[in-house]
Amino acid sequence: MAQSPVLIGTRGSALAVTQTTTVAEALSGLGGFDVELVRVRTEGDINRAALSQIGGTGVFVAALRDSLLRGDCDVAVHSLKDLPTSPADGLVLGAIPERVDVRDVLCARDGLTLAQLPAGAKIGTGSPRRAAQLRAARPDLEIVDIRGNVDTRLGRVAGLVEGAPGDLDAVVLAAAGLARLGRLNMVTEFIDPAVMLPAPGQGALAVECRTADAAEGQLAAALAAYDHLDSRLTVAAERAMLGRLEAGCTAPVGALASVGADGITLEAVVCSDDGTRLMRRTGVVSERNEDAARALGVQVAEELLAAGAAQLTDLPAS
Ligand SMILES: NCc1[nH]cc(CCC(=O)O)c1CC(=O)O
Repeated sequence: MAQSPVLIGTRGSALAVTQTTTVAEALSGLGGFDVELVRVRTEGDINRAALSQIGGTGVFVAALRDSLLRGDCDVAVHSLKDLPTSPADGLVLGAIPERVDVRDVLCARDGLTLAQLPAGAKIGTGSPRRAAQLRAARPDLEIVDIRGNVDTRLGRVAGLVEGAPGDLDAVVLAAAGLARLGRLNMVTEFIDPAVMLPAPGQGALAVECRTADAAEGQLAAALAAYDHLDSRLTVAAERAMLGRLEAGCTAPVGALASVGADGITLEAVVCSDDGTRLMRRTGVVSERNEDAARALGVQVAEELLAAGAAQLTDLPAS
């Protein structure tokens, strides 16, 4: 008897469908079952207001989670950096696939790099984290608040996309999104994390499922095989840091962890909203497991708070 397919929930954007298709094919190959995509519209897709206005945490996620809990899908695929740090009742991160390029990138007119942009150049981003780190690196640039999907943003850069108006000199995007869409040819600079720390979880995907389905069965086995340990550890450290700061994905907070021979290293930054002050801290832990990764995240967050990070931007004080 043919089994019913595993239903994979996704947002409807080109980026979401591309990344969900990758996950669906991988799980199907590992588990030997059929899969079917289920498109879900989220608050973040419907509401065009600035992300910082509609609150940020979870706007792309809540409808997908409801759909999982109702049984309208069995697995939901999220961009990990859009996922709130607090866990959802009844759901778990069944797999974190291998992370791709974590960096932010510049897509500028005429092949320009950040250092080559002329004073007063207009650079578009909707992210307070990117805006603050841009202001710190180049206080002479004009930051323009933009949003919309990847193609809309690229179209704002003069001469970059044929037929698009192009009122800006450059935009900043995530390398991961452009790579998944096959648009890395638009990149004029991969920004060094020493200049701009990415969002916690950037470049990673989260495959969420109901808790019971992660415990046993064909789907659980496929998810366990698909999970990538080093990616899980880096993301655990970055998200624990963000969670301890009680900051959401729109706060001016960056983080980047790596796993090496010495254990897990975490670099983090909290910026003042105007980008005049950046507070950076690094921590290391020698064990390589998820509890140690989380403890590292909490420790780095507490060092930042002790140094006054909550006074830089809108974070709770303790
Ligand atoms: N907040 C939007 C968002 N969520 C995930 C990505 C793609 C990068 C990723 O998967 O980390 C993007 C676009 C961007 O930041 O340029």
